[in-house]
Amino acid sequence: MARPGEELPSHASPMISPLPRSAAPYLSNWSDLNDESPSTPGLPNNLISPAFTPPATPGAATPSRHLNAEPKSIPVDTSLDDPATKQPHLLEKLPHVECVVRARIPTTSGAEMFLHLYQNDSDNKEHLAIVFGNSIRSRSLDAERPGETEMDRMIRGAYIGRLRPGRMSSRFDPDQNKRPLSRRARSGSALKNVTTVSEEEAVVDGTTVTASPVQSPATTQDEQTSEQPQDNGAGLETLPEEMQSDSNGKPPLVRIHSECYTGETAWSARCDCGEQLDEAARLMSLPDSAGGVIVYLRQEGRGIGLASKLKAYNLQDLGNDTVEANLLLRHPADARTYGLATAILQDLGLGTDSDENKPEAERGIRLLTNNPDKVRAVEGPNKEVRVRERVPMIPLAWRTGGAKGVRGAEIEKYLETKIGRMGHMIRDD
Ligand SMILES: Nc1nc2c(ncn2[C@@H]2O[C@H](COP(=O)(O)OP(=O)(O)OP(=O)(O)O)[C@@H](O)[C@H]2O)c(=O)[nH]1
Repeated sequence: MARPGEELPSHASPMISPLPRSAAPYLSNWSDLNDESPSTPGLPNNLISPAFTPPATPGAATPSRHLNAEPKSIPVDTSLDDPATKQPHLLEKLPHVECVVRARIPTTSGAEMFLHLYQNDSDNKEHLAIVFGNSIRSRSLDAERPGETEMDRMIRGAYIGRLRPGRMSSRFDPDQNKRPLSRRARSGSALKNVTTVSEEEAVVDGTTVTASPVQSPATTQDEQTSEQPQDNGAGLETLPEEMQSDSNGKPPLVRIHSECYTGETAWSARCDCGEQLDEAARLMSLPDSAGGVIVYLRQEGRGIGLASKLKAYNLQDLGNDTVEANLLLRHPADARTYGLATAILQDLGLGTDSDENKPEAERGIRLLTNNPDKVRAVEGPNKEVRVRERVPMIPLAWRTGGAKGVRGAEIEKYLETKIGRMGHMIRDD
C-alpha cells in the first residue's frame, strides 16, 4: 500500500500545491467546471455542490447544465482479483430485507426520487434506498400482502404511476400521462412479470371498481407480450411509466452511502460525505441518466456510531489520523458491512438473479466509489450482485482547483489517510 505523499500527486489536491486545472488529467471530463455559478444566498459555497445551487427547475438554466457528463468509469472484474489480496469480511448469508413503504419525494434540485424504507432481520435500524427513475421497483414492496385493500397498497407506496386525489386502484393509473415513445420497453423491468387482471377483479377497499386493465404480479411471457401497446401514430403510447425503460444502455448507477450526521446535517468540513451524497443524486438525475439507487445505510462513523466518531474527532485534533483514532478507541479502522446493501440491491432487481432478463450491456451495476473493499463487499458472499464498472468520486475541490467543494486542513488529512492507509483510489488514471 502506498504511503501518503507517494500515491497522491502533488498537484492533486488544491491544499497541497494547486496547479492550473488543465494540467490534471482527471479534470478532462470536468472542463465545464470553470464556470463561476451563482450560489444560493445565505449558504456557504463549500457546503453546496453545483447542481444544487441554486435549487433548480428541470430544464431551466442552472449550474447543472455545465455538469452533464459522468466521470469516466473503470471496468471491474473481481473474479480476476488475486486471491492473496485482503478480502473484506462477508456474511455467509445475506440478511432478509423488506421494503415496508415507499414515497415520492420532489427534491429542491427539481429532480424527483422515490424514498424506500427497509426493515431487515439483522439489525433494528431503518435502512433506506433512494431510487431515481421509474423502472427500478422493489419486489418486496410490490408483492401482495394478505388481506390488504387497494387503499392499503397506495398508502404503503405499492402503486403504479402517480397518486392523485380520488385515485382508486394501486394497479391502474387511469390518468397515466401519455409521453413520446423515446425508448424501448425494457425487458428487464421490474414489472416484466405482470399481467392484466380484468376489471371485475379490481377491488378497492372491498369494493369492485371499474377500472381496466389492472396490473398484478405474476404472469406469463405470452400474456405480457399481448399487453405491449401499439404506437397510436402520433408517436405516443400508453405504456405505464414503469414499463418504459429509463435505460441508456448502461448498467444503473449505484452509490452505497453510510450515514454521516456531521457531514450531511451539521455542515462538517472534516469529510466529504455530504458532497458525495449530493453528487451521487446529481449524477442519477442528469437528463441522459438511466437513474439509479443510493442505498443509505445507517452505519454512522464507518460503523462505530456517532458518539465514538466524535471521540475520534477529538483524537484527530490531538494529532492522530482517522485510522489511528478508531484504533485508539478499540474499534476497527472500518467496522462496516455491506450485506444489507447487497440484499436491498437484489430486492430492487439489480442482482445477478435479475440480470438474465436484461440485455448484456445493462447487466450488473456501476458503483460510485473510490473504496476497493466496497466493490468486493457489495457483490456479496455468492456474487449476488455484479459490479461491472467503478465510477470514481473525485472531490469537488480537486476537480475545480479548490474553487468549490469541501476545503480545509481536516479534509486534506482525511483524504490523504483514505488514499495512503485505506487504499482508496481517488485518482482518475
Ligand atoms: N470513524 C470515522 N468515521 C468517519 C470519519 N469521517 C467520516 N466518517 C464516516 O465514514 C463514512 C463515509 O464513508 P464513505 O463516504 O462511504 O467512504 P468510503 O466508503 O470509505 O469510500 P467512498 O465510497 O469512496 O466514498 C460515514 O459513515 C461517515 O460517518 C472519521 O473521521 N472517523
